[in-house]
Amino acid sequence: MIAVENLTKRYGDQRAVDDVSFTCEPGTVTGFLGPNGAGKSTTLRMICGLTPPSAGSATVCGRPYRQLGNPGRHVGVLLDASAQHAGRTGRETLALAALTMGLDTGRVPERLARVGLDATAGKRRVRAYSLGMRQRLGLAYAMLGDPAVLILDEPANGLDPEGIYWMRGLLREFADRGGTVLLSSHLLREVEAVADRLVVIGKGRILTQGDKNELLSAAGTVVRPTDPAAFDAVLRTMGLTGTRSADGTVLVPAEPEAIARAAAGAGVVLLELRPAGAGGLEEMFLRLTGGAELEEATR
Ligand SMILES: Nc1ncnc2c1ncn2[C@@H]1O[C@H](COP(=O)(O)OP(=O)(O)OP(=O)(O)O)[C@@H](O)[C@H]1O
Repeated sequence: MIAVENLTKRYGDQRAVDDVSFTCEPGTVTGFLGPNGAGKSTTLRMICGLTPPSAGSATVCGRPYRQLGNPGRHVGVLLDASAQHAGRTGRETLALAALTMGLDTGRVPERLARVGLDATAGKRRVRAYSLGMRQRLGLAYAMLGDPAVLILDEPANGLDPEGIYWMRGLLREFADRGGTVLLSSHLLREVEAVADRLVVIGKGRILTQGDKNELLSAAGTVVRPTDPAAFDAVLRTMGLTGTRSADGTVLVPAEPEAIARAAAGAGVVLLELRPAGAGGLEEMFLRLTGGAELEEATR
């Protein structure tokens, strides 16, 4: 439903997006992850025909976005929650969008309620909305035309934990009914719970992408050896390097069984041996996207 092929955007000498390719399939949520400035928004803007690419192409529902007739009926887009006219009420915002798309404005109150905005909130002007309320209105706007595809840039910004939980449920349900979701975030934890696939970008380039569970299982094994020096020697014989944590565990890029066998063969006792899972994925994300300056991403 979304196909991005070798997309590149240059600003002067800088490559904001550099040869990015990925696809998004029906029934899936794709998390587009990367630190601030990685090129996520620029990529999404190119997909939506708002920024012309320097090279490459993107299609949604088989066509370049700009060639879609009545695009809101095919693709729901939320790129900037604060882009709505501040002087209009929430209800007016959706009613105008409905008219533009040739839809009955009668659906507006129910659509507002669906995103947690009651009648009172619907009558307030957008300038009085919190960022979280704007995100909710933006989601209602994106979903108004019952599109098959949703493209959302950092939709969790401004939502409280309960709001983030709610949004995950909404997007999961949308995908489970056959919809296609592409959502960006700079926080792995925000998308990990809802995404089926992950595309990780850093400095404009794709660093890794794939099925979330496969990435999780490839995230390595956490090992707690009784004798760290002897265990290092075991890793050397395996041609591996571990990453030691302050808690005495070592993250090893290998399957638990291979590590257990090698350690047993060398007579090294292990107190803990488990798939790194989400923690390992987080380590991988931080390592791939540049480490220390990204402490924020683990919050
Ligand atoms: N119109 C522009 N002119 C010049 N440089 C730009 C422009 N838009 C984006 N950039 C640069 O391109 C790079 C990627 O920016 P982009 O906004 O796509 O990143 P991002 O991953 O979405 O980050 P953020 O979460 O901070 O928005 C940044 O270095 C940014 O400064």
